[in-house]
Amino acid sequence: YTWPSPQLDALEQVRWEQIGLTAFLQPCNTFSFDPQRARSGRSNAADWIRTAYHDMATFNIGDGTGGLDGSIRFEEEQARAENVGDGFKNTFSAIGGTSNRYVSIADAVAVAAVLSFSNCGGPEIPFRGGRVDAIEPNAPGVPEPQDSLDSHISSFARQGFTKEEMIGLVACGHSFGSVQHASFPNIAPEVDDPNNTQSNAHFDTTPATFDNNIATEYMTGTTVNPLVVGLNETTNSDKRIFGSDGNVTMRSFADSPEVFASTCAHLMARMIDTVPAGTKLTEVVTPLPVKPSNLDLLLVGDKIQLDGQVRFWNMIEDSSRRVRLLWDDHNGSNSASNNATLRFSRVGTSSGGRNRFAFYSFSPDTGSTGPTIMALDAVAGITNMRFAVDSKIEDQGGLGFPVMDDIMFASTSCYRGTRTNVTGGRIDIAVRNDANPTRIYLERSGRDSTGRPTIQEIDVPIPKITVPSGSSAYSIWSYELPTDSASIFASYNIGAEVGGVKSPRSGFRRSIDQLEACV
Ligand code: HEM
Repeated sequence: YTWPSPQLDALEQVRWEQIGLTAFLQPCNTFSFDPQRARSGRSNAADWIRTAYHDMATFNIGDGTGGLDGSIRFEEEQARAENVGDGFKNTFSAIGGTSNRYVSIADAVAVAAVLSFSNCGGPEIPFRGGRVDAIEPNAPGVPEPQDSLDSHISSFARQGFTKEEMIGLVACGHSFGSVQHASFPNIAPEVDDPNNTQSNAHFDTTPATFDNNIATEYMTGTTVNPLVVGLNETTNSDKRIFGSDGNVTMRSFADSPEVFASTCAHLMARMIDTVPAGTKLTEVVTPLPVKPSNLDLLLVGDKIQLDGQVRFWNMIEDSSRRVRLLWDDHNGSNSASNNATLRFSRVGTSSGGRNRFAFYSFSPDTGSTGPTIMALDAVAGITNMRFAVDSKIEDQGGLGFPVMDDIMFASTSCYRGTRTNVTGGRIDIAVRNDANPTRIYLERSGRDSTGRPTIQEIDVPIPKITVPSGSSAYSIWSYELPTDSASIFASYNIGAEVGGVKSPRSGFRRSIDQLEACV
């Protein structure tokens, strides 16, 4: 895709930078919800994969209802016998901060499952976004171990999968995790093991990582899988499922780690893309090679402060590399006059170290005495960016990276009261003289009663007379904040309608008490 796309940019960041999620999978036997941590015998990764499956398993291909829509977050669904255990609750505690206006709760469930595989020795699973969150529980429909093989076959058929695909899905999922003693005391008896304090019966000898041991151990008869070699035949569902095609599928997995990995990548992608009928998923989200992020424009006097970073995928640190920002302005000037060397910021890593990416910040690299934030002449402004990595130009195949400088926050925004007792404030928005917006609004993020991310739009009144700014190119629209502290300290984005097109502008990440006092 082409930058900027607010939804794909956000999905791309969650999927590939994995902020806030990586830590739960480092190392992959991390378990965050027991004081014994990894020694409990459980893992976040296994919880996340099971959560995605149980959310999806309500799908009914006949009428298009159910599927991966975040409905497993509802207590009513978690209370069903088919969803025994606290793994779902744990999952939402862990990934709760991942959803936002562009990443639904269901997308967060899907991406968590994807990362459990990719970060823990498994394949990269193609990830799409755009799932729509349910507002109520789905009909029941998750298979249980005491059910018959026929019932499992028809249950997976209802979910949209053949018998062979059922074998694959169960083997891929059960490459992680275990049956818990707390949930199934008859299947997972109590054990006395300081490295498995919750007495979990693991599906294979490597329960925290992806590999084909689930299949090799099954084929060689050494398996410890409690749903294969459990004492009670009734609950040996993996045994019935794995053997249901004469072991053809399991043998192919045992014979080839590559076949197992690629089958799992394919089946898990289908699983997370099993969504209610009518849901329109995005394209597969791949990492952008060059990506501006956290772009933030602020009018300060007669200058535009341009803050942000640019991320280069597959790049490690190199002190001899020179990265420059080249930009076009409203005067038609371009890189010949408008360019600055950027400061190296940091290298990030994700997917268990498989991916590395370097950030350069928009603070110009002028040595310790120079300005730390890029300040552009506000009249000239900025319309488009390109980057030069040494002599190579990065401009999205000639398009450049467009920047909207028509509407932005102004540094004259201020608080009322005292810095320690803020009682209100005013948000000033700088509007470029030729912008002609029909509407400007502030966007405030929240959650509805079912936990779904919401955006509240708050209209900024059109000024009755023109209020000048510090720059001749901009005038000011102001919004007086309500006096409750939730409103005062909320973070706001600007949105605007210009020429019939409604779109977000940059965010306002400063807390109001960090500004000047209103005079
Ligand atoms: C007939 C189908 C299936 C049955 C009967 C079944 C049964 C079970 C049972 C009884 C547990 C133990 C849960 C607990 O103790 O809390 C479990 C765990 C698990 N299942 Fe399945 N399962 C099935 C299919 C799947 C599929 C398709 C996936 C994913 C693709 C999956 C992924 C998992 C994972 C990752 C765990 C481990 C959870 C943990 O360790 O916290 N299962 N399964």
